[in-house]
Amino acid sequence: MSTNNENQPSRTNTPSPGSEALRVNEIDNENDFVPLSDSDDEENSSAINLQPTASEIELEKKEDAIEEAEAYDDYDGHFDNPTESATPVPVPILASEENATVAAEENNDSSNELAENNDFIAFSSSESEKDDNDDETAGKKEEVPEKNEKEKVDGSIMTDFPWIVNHDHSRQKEVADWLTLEIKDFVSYISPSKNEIESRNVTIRKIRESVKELWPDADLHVFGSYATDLYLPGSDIDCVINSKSGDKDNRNALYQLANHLSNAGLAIDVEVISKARVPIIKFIEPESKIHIDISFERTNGVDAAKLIRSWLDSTPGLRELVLIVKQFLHARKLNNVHTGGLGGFSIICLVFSFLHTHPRIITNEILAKDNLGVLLIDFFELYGKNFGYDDVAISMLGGNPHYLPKRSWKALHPIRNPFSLAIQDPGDGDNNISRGSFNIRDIKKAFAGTFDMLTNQCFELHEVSYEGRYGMSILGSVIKYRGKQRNFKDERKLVVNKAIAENEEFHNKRSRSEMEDSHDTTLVGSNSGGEPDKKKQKRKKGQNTKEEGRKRLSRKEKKEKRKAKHAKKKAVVDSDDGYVPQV
Ligand SMILES: Nc1ncnc2c1ncn2[C@@H]1O[C@H](COP(=O)(O)OP(=O)(O)OP(=O)(O)O)[C@@H](O)[C@H]1O
Ligand SMILES: [Mg+2]
Repeated sequence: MSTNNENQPSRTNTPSPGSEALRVNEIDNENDFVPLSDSDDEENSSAINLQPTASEIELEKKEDAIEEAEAYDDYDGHFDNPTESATPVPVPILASEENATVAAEENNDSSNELAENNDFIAFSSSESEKDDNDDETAGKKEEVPEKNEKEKVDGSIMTDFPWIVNHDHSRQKEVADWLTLEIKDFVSYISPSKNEIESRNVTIRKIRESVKELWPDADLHVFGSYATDLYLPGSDIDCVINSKSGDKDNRNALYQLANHLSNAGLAIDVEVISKARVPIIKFIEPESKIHIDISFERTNGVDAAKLIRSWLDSTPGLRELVLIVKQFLHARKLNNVHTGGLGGFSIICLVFSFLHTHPRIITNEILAKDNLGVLLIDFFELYGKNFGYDDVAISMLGGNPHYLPKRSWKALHPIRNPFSLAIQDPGDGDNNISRGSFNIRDIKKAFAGTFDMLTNQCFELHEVSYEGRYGMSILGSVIKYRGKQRNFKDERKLVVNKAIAENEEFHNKRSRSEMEDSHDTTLVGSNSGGEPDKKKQKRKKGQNTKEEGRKRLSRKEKKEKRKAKHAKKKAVVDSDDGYVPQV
């Protein structure tokens, strides 16, 4: 990946799209797109001089039309922090230097196998091992059989499954419970520390201040996984800039901001993606090394963040399963939308829909939190074996998941590839969230293979003695963690995630403002958070339907608010978050 520091102009330069001051990776359309590096697989993107010419600008209209036709999805999956590298962690027992070397080598192999989706290898536990081990005492090196000893110290455990270190659950009677506990350990292992949250907060604050310095009428909001608490350690931060003038999503503005942030020392490896359906700039904030995406003049992301948080509140097990599936797909390089993978938003919808249609959950036969192992296996079975990708879409409309025959979802037509995942956006009935995930065959294959492997393992491990299981990881055969060594402290309660707090505040303000507007029958509308009027007139064809959907929602919301206000006079009280409860 190129670094642009040396090419940065002095801070006094006035940035403009035509200036040579800023060297950015300019990515104009789908074919040109070069993703930022993944920690495992760094791709080089060449920095080019920013020299848009008059003819280029003239061409923009034609290119816009092409982009609309291609419906290019500019959202992508998360990127790992490239500075993180696998760090060996101590193993509770049996570690030796020699084995650590083997570990490092085999660690690489396992990574490749995962990426190639050839990792479905069952544990080699067997009945004969059980017989050999029956009388042994767990934890004593000299008493562990040779074969087992190698398995335990072969490095995979040391480096790839750090969540089992000092957290051995192999003595659970039910193997599924063992898996549940491992899932919980994994989630607390990768959950953010106080420092990580603070670092994200500081990063956002610095960028926001800088944005306001450039554009006093603008504000920056966070959405995506940081605003929903569904981020992995290396996840990017998705931001959006909304302004009163509503004009910050043009090419000039994008370059102006890229230049400004770069000059302020807040952005390196800047990419400007100006001609896509959703124009964005991408960069790395150099101090925290966090990847940042900034989009412009939209509110659907911040709306989705609030909705997703309400799903998390109402859906036990959602966070755990989403994080596992995210890590699962990430390890196989199947999480990047630009290469046909499944993005974070699609993953959330799949898991949410799965949990809300699971027969044993909706009948209260089982509690999700206590049965994460079974549910993970069921998830892999559903989307790996049983789901009818050809005919069935998942509708999340209004946040209420249900199946929908693809043939009856008009906006999906014409269907170019029948074997595709289709998920209807909760906030926009015309938007298929997963339309970019063209590699659904590999994703399905990975899910199906993992289902087979996990069920085999559960049967096999059930027969193995406790001593024979000691130090093993079931989840480790499904996902690996290859980032920096972490501790098990989920410190989300110790420090405020400001993205969440600000998102709440944003919605409260908008809600209050809409309440005030409901007096005004002209409904000119407050632009504090919504689409600016000026933009409404400028919307491209492909975005009109989306906007109209939003407007429809907004009118409905306003009607509900008016009803609510009327009812409030009859002593109905506002809810804590400023939303007026529906009556
Ligand atoms: N295809 C899409 N259509 C509409 N909105 C989308 C789409 N993809 C993403 N978004 C919006 O962008 C947000 C962030 O999406 P993304 O796929 O980056 O998920 P994420 O939860 O941030 O996961 P990750 O941590 O992997 O980045 C979503 O919550 C949603 O609001
Ligand atoms: Mg994201």
